[in-house]
Amino acid sequence: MHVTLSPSSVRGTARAPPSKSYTHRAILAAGYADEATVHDPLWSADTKATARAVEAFGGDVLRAGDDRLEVSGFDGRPAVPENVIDCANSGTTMRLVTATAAVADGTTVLTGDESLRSRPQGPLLEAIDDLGGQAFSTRGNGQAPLVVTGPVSGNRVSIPGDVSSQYVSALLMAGGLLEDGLEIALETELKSAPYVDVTLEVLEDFGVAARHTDDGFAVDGGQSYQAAGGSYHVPGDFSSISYLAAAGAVAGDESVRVRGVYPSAQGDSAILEALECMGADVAWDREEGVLEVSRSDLEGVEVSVADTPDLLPTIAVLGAVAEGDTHITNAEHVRYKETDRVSAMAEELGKMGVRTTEERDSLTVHGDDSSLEGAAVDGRGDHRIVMSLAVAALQAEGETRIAGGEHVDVSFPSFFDVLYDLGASLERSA
Ligand SMILES: O=C(O)C1=C[C@@H](OP(=O)(O)O)[C@@H](O)[C@H](O)C1
Ligand SMILES: C=C(OP(=O)(O)O)C(=O)O
Repeated sequence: MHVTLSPSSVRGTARAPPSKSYTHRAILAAGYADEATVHDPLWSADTKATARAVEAFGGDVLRAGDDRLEVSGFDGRPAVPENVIDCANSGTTMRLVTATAAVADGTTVLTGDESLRSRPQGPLLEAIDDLGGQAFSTRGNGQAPLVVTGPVSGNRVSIPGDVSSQYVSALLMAGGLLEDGLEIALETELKSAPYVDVTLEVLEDFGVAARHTDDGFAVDGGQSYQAAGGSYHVPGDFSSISYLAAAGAVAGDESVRVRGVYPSAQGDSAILEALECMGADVAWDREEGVLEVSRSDLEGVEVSVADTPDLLPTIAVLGAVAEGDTHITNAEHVRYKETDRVSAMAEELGKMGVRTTEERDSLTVHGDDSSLEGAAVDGRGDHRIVMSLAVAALQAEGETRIAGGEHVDVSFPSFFDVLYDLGASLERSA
């Protein structure tokens, strides 16, 4: 699907979509449990992949209306899947579920789409080997398809933290089922660290004891998952909120209000600080869960995305609109996503007349030298590239045509409907 956008101003109220990260974890935690109801889940291409995986291990995920999943779990004993698990485009699914496979008594095969089959899984495979399981990439390159044989039995493992935090989240979630639990020592500094805090929060909500340690994380053994009152509620998604907030900052005529914006462990709430540092007009009522952002003159800033890789495309677009340079640092791990998002944003914004300087670990957007012009751009099959380019299009001169608009179904399926309702002028075509 192509989406063609014309310069527009936006205003009005939208609802924050539910968090993808919390939904993945809640579905899998409910799978590890006997049963649980997940309220307000994100039902998107990626979270459906996790639901299918839970079913492959012997659970059942029933969609009981738009706002509820009834999950019958496999109660800590994943069955050996009858077929290959297709994780589609979802890195979170592949990492979380590879660790589930490591506690099953037998062999699981996992694969995904072309993008997912190019992403790094090697450190997690090695950790499973070190714990006495067998895990390998069929191509021997640390990428899916993966073959994982469990059960693992060790109780201490070390892993790098600078490729993906999802390895740690995966091992923590599975580790509670092991007899002796699991200590995870980090071999490097941890990138995307707040996502592990999201995992710890969900574990706590499902009654599983886990914690930070001096050199990493630990989870006690022999635990069972149980949600308090049998229910779990998913909060709003700050990565998705970032596009709505950015739309308000670059094109918010009166203002853009987002409802359902409550504090949680999500690092991507840092988008609000970044916006404020750039000079945007941001008001967040944490009690009421209402965020309000309106158009202002933005100035370039330096922002580290060490903790918040998914914000890079949004911040790059804000930098294109801002005066001066926006220097996005600690960004190497942003290259290991659905696409290499550092290069993708440099190249696609380049088509729109934006000058950038790309280094291995950083992206600088030269706002002063840029005049944002409409262009034919490619979403690279990556939901976040598509959504951030759509925000850029609101401010660009002339029409912007984005290829691959359908990929928003990965994390924010109603994105273009919401943007349209806020006043964006857009048309979808084949
Ligand atoms: O655990 C999670 O839910 C996620 C962790 C992050 O990945 P990395 O830890 O691989 O950086 C993030 O980019 C991804 O969108 C979601
Ligand atoms: C990188 C992302 O997700 P995942 O790792 O689950 O594919 C994302 O949503 O931006």
